Amino acid sequence: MQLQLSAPAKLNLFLHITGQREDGYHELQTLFRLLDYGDTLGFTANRSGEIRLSGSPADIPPQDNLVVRAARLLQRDDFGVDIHLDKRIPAGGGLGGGSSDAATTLLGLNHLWQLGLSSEQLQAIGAQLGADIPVFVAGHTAWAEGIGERLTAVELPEAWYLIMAPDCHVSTAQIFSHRQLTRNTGAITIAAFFEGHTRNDCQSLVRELHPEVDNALNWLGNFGDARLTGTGACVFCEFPGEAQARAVLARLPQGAKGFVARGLNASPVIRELSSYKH
Ligand SMILES: C[C@](O)(CO)[C@H](O)COP(=O)(O)OP(=O)(O)OC[C@H]1O[C@@H](n2ccc(N)nc2=O)[C@H](O)[C@@H]1O
Ligand SMILES: Nc1ncnc2c1ncn2[C@@H]1O[C@H](COP(=O)(O)OP(=O)(O)OP(=O)(O)O)[C@@H](O)[C@H]1O
Repeated sequence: MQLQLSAPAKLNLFLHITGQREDGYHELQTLFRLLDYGDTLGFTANRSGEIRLSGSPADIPPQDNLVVRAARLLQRDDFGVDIHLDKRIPAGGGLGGGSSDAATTLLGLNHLWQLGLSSEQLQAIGAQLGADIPVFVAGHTAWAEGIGERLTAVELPEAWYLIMAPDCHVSTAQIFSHRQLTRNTGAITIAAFFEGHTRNDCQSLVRELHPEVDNALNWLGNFGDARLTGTGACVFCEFPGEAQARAVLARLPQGAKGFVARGLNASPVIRELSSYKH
């Protein structure tokens, strides 16, 4: 049996750090916006007892790939699978690429191996691997609290985003362990988000450490409210329509990388899975 499934990227429309737990993890508030831009994964089930991955980026040994690590968490008996990953989301960009690949793997294998696990059970399994995985399993644009796993689905109006991918890698662990990071932002309500009272608490530190991110924010800031997503390195600006976003994309400085994506409320992977069920 075969499955072909999407793994959408996300943006953090804002990111507030409201505290730190005893285990070092940070408590945050964020709005995860899903995008119609992402990776694709193909799954072919077998009874080899082996999890084989092709298409893993050259700098990630397959056994370290979150796809394989997620599959191992569900594997039992002689269940096996061949997975092909078609990667488009820039790695380490704050777009949740690895997390989304892992979530799609959990959803896909639950279906292929007929495990019968609920979305909540898969979200809890995903949370063991990464704080960003549960939202992709839940499959909806969401307000998130806790370490990112306490989710409330949110419907946002149509919006388009220009995303720039500066040519540098930002380490999430380094940013979260930096002594200069703001960790005491007061908790806000969803209503305050809609009134626009938000920011990304990692942004000033990341632009100080990475001049490439600073340059991208300065350039994109000419066209609107430019922000960092997650801990970066990608930055984005929202536009009401596709034409406005594409007009700015056409003006990207030479050598700069970027793309335009539409915001989604529902993840394509949930729709794709339900079509396989019929
Ligand atoms: C910054 C965000 O992308 C916002 O969506 C996420 O919070 C990060 O999620 P992620 O990449 O799935 O993060 P993980 O792989 O779980 O953790 C990476 C590193 O960030 C730190 N980390 C992560 C999430 C969090 N709420 N507090 C943290 O302190 C962890 O200590 C770890 O060292
Ligand atoms: N399938 C995968 N795709 C991308 N990165 C992966 C994958 N599996 C493991 N990784 C590792 O995870 C790290 C983070 O990748 P990812 O693309 O999820 O970062 P990110 O976009 O910053 O995510 P987040 O917003 O969740 O912090 C990479 O540096 C890479 O070494």
